[in-house]
Amino acid sequence: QIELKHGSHRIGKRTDAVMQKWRGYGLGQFIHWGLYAIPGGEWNGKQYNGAAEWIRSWNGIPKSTYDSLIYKFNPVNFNAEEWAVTAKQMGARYVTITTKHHDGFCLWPSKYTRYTIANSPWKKDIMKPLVDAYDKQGIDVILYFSVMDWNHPGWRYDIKTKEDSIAFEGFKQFTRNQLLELLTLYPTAKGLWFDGTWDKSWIKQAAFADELETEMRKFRPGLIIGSRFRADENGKRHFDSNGVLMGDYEQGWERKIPNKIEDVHGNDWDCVMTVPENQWGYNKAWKGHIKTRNELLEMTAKCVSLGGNFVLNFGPQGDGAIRKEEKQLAAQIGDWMKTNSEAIYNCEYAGLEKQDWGYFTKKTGSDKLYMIVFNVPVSGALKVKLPANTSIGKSYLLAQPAQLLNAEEISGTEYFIHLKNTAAGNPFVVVLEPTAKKASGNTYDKAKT
Ligand SMILES: COc1ccc([C@@H]2N[C@@H](C)[C@@H](O)[C@H]2O)cc1
Repeated sequence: QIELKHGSHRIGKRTDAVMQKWRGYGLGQFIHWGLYAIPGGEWNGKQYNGAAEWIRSWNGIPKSTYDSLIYKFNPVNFNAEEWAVTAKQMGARYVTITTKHHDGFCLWPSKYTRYTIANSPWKKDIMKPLVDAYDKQGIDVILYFSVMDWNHPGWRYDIKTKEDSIAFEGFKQFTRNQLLELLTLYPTAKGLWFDGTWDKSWIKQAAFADELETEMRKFRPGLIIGSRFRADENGKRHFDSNGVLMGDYEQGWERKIPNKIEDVHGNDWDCVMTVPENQWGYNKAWKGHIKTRNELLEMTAKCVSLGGNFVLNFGPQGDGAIRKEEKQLAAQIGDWMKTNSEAIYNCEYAGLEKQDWGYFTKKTGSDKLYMIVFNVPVSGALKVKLPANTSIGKSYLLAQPAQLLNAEEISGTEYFIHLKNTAAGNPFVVVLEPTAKKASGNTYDKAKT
């Protein structure tokens, strides 16, 4: 145990109601929107190979030319209601929205910089209509905020000189001012999703960031802040020098999903995922592999089966419309969630051995188990291993609860759930209602070897 002043201030999961609700969300939406949506990954007919929201860092565009995009931001097709309804149709229970990405452009009329929506042709606050529209759909809002801010004169990647230090002090106050401003303007926001916190300049601010986190939590009791916000005094990020998670949930699962329960170290976590390989902001040319509905459903099931949430990214166009491919995916996912969301919402890690047919989830606060099936075996028999003192009371398709399935005991703790129909074209859910096991005669001796 290393003595730490600015390490984690909590061991284990938060147990309050706000975090318990967050834990049960299951499926979320990420929105990346800003000036980068105007070029959409292309400039003067040339395509930028990186992620579209990073196009400013491309030496194919003079920085000042990119920064002048503020004078072109006029999203005439922006409709907050439409975005929120799309998320509702998908079955998202929370949304994380970029208030300010690395380019420093603020989607709210911040008092602390001119580089905001207020000085664009659009003029009006974007965040307020969005927060209100998502609140109206019953979808909780988390505010994404990039500490790294390429527009602010005080930003530094590292603090090397006296001048750096003086400039960065101003930048730190600016950052604090903006965060308290966001919490004041959008009081229904449930949390802050920090990004752009990996550079040495910010890592060196362990004390400042720790005090700021404490101040924000006091300002907004219940506020949810992930592990990416701050480093401890030894520069350790996400996990402090004693290996304890910083913040309320692990924020390291970006475009990747844990494989086994040990990978999540007993913490809350969410995975944020792009539809293409690596595009958060709108990119005209969706090159490479575009994930399908079934892939995204499997990612959702896998995340929930390991105790996390899956957050799918949408990158609205520069005119404010959501691209048709994302709308289609939202509708396809939502169509599946309409029948099967009981196996996703307020579910958790079931503690059972993973089987090839798919993923187990367990309803929080109940013994009810769900089998989310993606791979039907040629035998039509789904293997289930239960703890010794448990057997299967009832099993049935979530979509046809009246039709009981035959659960055959094949050894003390193993069962086969026999499917009637093995030609499933879609992922489906089998419900298991376990019961205490009656001591049954057929206990087979273990082979002597
Ligand atoms: C390789 O370094 C980065 C840095 C920032 C990111 C940002 N985090 C995602 C949530 C997006 O905002 C992306 O721009 C991704 C990769």
